[in-house]
Amino acid sequence: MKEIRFEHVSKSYGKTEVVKDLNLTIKEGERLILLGPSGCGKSTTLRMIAGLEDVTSGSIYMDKQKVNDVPSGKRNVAMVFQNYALYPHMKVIDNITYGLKVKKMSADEIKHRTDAALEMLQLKQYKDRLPKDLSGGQRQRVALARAVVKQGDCFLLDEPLSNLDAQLRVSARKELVKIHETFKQTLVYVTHDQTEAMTVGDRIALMYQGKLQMVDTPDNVYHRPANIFTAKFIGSPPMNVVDADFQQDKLLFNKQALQLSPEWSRFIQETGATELAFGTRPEHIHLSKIPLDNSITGQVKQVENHGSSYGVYLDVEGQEWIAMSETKNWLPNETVHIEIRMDKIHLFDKETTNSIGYPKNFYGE
Ligand SMILES: Nc1ncnc2c1ncn2[C@@H]1O[C@H](COP(=O)(O)OP(=O)(O)OP(=O)(O)O)[C@@H](O)[C@H]1O
Repeated sequence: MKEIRFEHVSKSYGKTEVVKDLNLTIKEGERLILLGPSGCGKSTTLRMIAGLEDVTSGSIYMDKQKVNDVPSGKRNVAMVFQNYALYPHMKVIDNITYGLKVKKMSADEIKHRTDAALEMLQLKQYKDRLPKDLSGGQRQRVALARAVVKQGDCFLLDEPLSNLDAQLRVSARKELVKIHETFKQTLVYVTHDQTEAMTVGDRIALMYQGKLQMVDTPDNVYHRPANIFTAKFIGSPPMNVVDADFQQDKLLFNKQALQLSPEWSRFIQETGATELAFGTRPEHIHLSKIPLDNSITGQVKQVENHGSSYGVYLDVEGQEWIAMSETKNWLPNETVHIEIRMDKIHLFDKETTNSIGYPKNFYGE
C-alpha cells in the first residue's frame, strides 16, 4: 500500500498542455476516482502514475520515493485497461498467471494467489477457455483477476466497466468494492460516469480541461461544490445555475425576489459579493399552480418523462431552469409558481465561478 502524491505535475503533448499543475495526494489504501468529461486528462494522469507516460514537469511520489524516473515495471502497480488487453491466444488461467511466471514466482505461490482470485471472481469454470469464448463481463473479470493476483501496492483502473451493459455494471461495481475491501490497495479509478464515481469512491477528484476542479468526498462534491463546473457536472439533471443580484436580504431575478434566510444574507454581506450566480438543484424546486410564500414565477416550456418523475423546463426572466416534479400536468406557456428549498441553495462568484462558501453551522454542521 502506498500514498501517491502529485506535486505541480504538468504534462504536454507537443505544445498542448493536457494536465496543468496538478497537486493531489491519494491516501494510502483509499479509493480515489478521477472523474471528468472526455479529454480532460484523467487517463493521462493515471498513466503517469503507472509510468506509461513521462511527466513534463513536477514530481510524482510514491510514499517518500520520487518515481518520475522509475520504469513502469518497477513501480509495483497493477493496471486494468478499458479494453482489458487480454492475450487472445492464452487461456484464462494463463492470462492470469503470465505476469507472475515472468516474475519467476514459485509455483506454490502462483497457485495460491490464482485459486483465490478465480474463486473470488467466480471464474473457476472458465479457466481453460480462450478470451474470445467469454462474454464481456467475464473478460472484464479476467482482467481484474490478472491485476488482483499481482498484489501490487496500487490498483489502477481505466474505465474498467465501460464495455458492460447497465445491469452488469452495477454488479461489477459492487464486486470491485468488495475486492478492494479485501486487499485495501491504493485504488485509482478513472471514469466519466458520475454514478460510478459516487458509488465507488471514498473521494472524487474532478478534472476539466487538464485542471483539478475539486477533490473531496462524494457527499461534499454533491452538497458543497467548489465551483460552477463541479455544481453542474455532478447531479442529473444538472444544477440550475443562473444570474442573480443581491440586495439587502433578497436575491433578485430581474424584478422578482426571493427572501434569503438571515444566515445567508449575513454571510453574503460578509463576503462582499454582489455579482452572484445562484444555484439550486432541480429536486429542490417545488412547482405550484397557485401562489406560494417566498416564490417567483416562470413559464413552462417543456415536460420530459424521467420515469419516476418529470423534468419541467421553465423560463424564469429569460433564463432556463429545470425542476423535477412528481406530476406531468404542466402545460406549455403556463405560468407556474416556483418555491425553492432556501436551506439548500448555492451561490457562486460570477467572475471567478468559485463558490462563495456556506454560512457557518449551515446544514446542521
Ligand atoms: N499520445 C498522445 N498524443 C497527443 N495527444 C494526446 C495523447 N494522448 C492523449 N492526448 C490528448 O490529451 C488530452 C487528454 O487525454 P486523456 O486520454 O487523458 O483524456 P481522458 O480524460 O482520459 O478522456 P477519455 O475519457 O475520452 O479517455 C486529450 O485532448 C487527448 O487528445
